[in-house]
Amino acid sequence: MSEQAIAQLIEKTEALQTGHFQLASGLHASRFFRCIKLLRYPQAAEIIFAEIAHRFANENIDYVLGANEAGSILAFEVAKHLGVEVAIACEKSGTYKLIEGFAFPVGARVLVVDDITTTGGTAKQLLAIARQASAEPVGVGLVATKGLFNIDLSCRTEVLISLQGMDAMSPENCTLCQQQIPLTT
Ligand SMILES: O=P(O)(O)OC[C@H]1O[C@H](OP(=O)(O)OP(=O)(O)O)[C@H](O)[C@@H]1O
Ligand SMILES: O=C(O)c1cc(=O)[nH]c(=O)[nH]1
Repeated sequence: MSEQAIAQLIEKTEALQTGHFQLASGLHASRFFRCIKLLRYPQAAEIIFAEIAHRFANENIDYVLGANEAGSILAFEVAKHLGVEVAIACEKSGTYKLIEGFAFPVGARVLVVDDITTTGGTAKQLLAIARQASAEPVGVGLVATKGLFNIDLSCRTEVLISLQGMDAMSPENCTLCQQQIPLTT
């Protein structure tokens, strides 16, 4: 499956938005990838689930770990493709933890999936969850990257599409704040 096919899907589902956004990292941006828009169409999104699973098909994955809205859906669907278990984490006060009921056995091979990385902070926390459980983080599968930072996740990282024209600004240097444009809700 080509980047072009994914770009078409993103365009068709209006998942790429323009406005004034506050990101998970606290940075501000004028462009935002809202993956949940794309995931409204499970049959169309199937090409994304299948492609992430395909890229890690030879890695003997035992668990697929995701977090938050889009990440949980991705993890569930990619795990179904790989025929393995899923694990879901959620964030409380800035720290990600596995939701009660999910756990990794020692040595389990874990694939982390997420919709997008900006700073890589979320993906790093999810990888750390696996390490803390003495599991083995094998890779990270991402639908998209903003391509703004040089992020080293220290394991195999597969990105389906590198989005063009993305930005990320500290609130102090945010040109949209300077124009007093309200945050998009
Ligand atoms: O690379 P980073 O700087 O960590 O940013 C990327 C993360 O931020 C977003 O999650 P968010 O916390 O907004 O939750 P969401 O998936 O529910 O939107 C996004 O889904 C990634 O998980
Ligand atoms: O950095 C983020 O929080 C972020 C950026 C983006 O484009 N989309 C998203 O869901 N989160």
